[in-house]
Order: sequence, then C-alpha cells, then structure tokens
Amino acid sequence: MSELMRHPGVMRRAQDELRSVLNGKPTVAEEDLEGDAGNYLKLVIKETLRLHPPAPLLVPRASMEPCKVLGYDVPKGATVLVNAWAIGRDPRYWEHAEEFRPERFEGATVDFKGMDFEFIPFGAGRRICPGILFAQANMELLLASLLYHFDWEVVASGLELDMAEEMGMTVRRKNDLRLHPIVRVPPLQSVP
Ligand code: HEM
Repeated sequence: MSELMRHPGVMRRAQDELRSVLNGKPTVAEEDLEGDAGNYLKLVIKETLRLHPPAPLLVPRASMEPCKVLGYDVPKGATVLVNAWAIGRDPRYWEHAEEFRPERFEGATVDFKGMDFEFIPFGAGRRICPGILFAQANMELLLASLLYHFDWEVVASGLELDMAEEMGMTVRRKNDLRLHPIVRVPPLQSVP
C-alpha cells in the first residue's frame, strides 16, 4: 500500500483492472483473481516482494562442507546469511533496480518459486518457504479487496511518504501508514 500511494499511476491501473473485470460484483473471491482481474495485481505483489522482502536475510544456514564462494573460504559449519534484499536490488540483474515498476515482470518468466536466483523473497532449495501458495493467496485477496472497494488518500498529504523500515523477525514499516478509505464499490448510496 505504501508503494501504491507513492505511485498513483500503478494504483490506478491495478484498480481499473479489478473494477472493470469484476464489474460491480459485491465482494472479491479467490477464484475471481484466477482470470484477467488479477494480472496486474500479481505484478504489483512481485515488485513489492523484490524491493521489500519481509525476510531480507532469509533464514540462517550452516555450511555442510568447506567450500569457496567468490574466492572466500567458507569453513564447514559456518553460519551463512543470504541477502535476498540486496540481490533483489542488484543493478546487474535489474534495470532501474531501485524503482518500483511492476511492469518489469510483464511477459517475463521470472518468479519467486525458487528457480530464479535473482528473486528469492521465499528462499530457494530444500528449505524454501512451504507457505508460498498460502501467502500468495492471502496477499492477492487482501490487496484486491482493498483496491477494489476503496480509493485511498494519505492522511497527512503534501509530505513525502515516510518509508522507514524496522528490522525484527521480519521487516515491516517503522511507522504506521495512515490512510483514509473512500468507498467506491458498492457505491455508498447503494449500501442499506
Ligand atoms: C509473504 C509471506 C512470506 C514470506 C515472504 C516468507 C518467506 C520465507 C523465507 C524467506 C523463508 C526461509 C527460506 C530459506 O531460507 O530458503 C521461509 C521459511 C518458512 N516459511 Fe515462510 N514466508 C511467508 C509466508 C509463510 C506462510 C504463510 C507460512 C505458513 C503458513 C510460512 C511458513 C514457513 C516455514 C514453516 C518456513 C521454514 C521452512 C524450513 O525451514 O524448512 N511462510 N519463509
């Protein structure tokens, strides 16, 4: 939602897509997002996971064998952290790496299922997140509902949106995002 508030064109495209395909339907259901209604929304979620992976260092690993990585010796048993956050912003793999551009995934096969090592918000390999599909369904349904039913306005507008993050078990916004919802679907006058 923070990136969408900073990129009104992206917000509008995602809302237009949902509203035109769902065409006044009273609620959004999971199956509604299987077709065209959720295409752009899914790109928005991918781009958000690229720039803001909730687990930026994944989960610590231990090296099973001594090995060399980029000329460095990694002894057996060493704790290894994989910086998925930095990989997702590496200009060797991403054009305009710091910019929020969901369109970069349009027509591209790169996905977060652990096969594309430049994009690993859920990790990769045998300890990859087993909750990917559950997480994906949750993110899609929640975000689709927020965007389909409401327009959004920043409470303290005029200032640049604060994007400070706070590290914990996972990374989240440091300060709450305060927004006004404006009901759009169903239109207010039709609510009993
Ligand atoms: C956007 C949401 C989520 C993200 C970004 C995420 C990310 C991750 C990451 C990065 C790992 C470590 C993978 C690795 O080190 O290679 C992980 C592990 C794990 N995740 Fe998730 N996760 C999410 C949601 C969920 C959900 C919804 C569940 C359960 C319903 C879940 C269950 C787990 C479990 C059990 C592990 C440990 C797997 C193991 O060590 O074998 N995650 N997750």
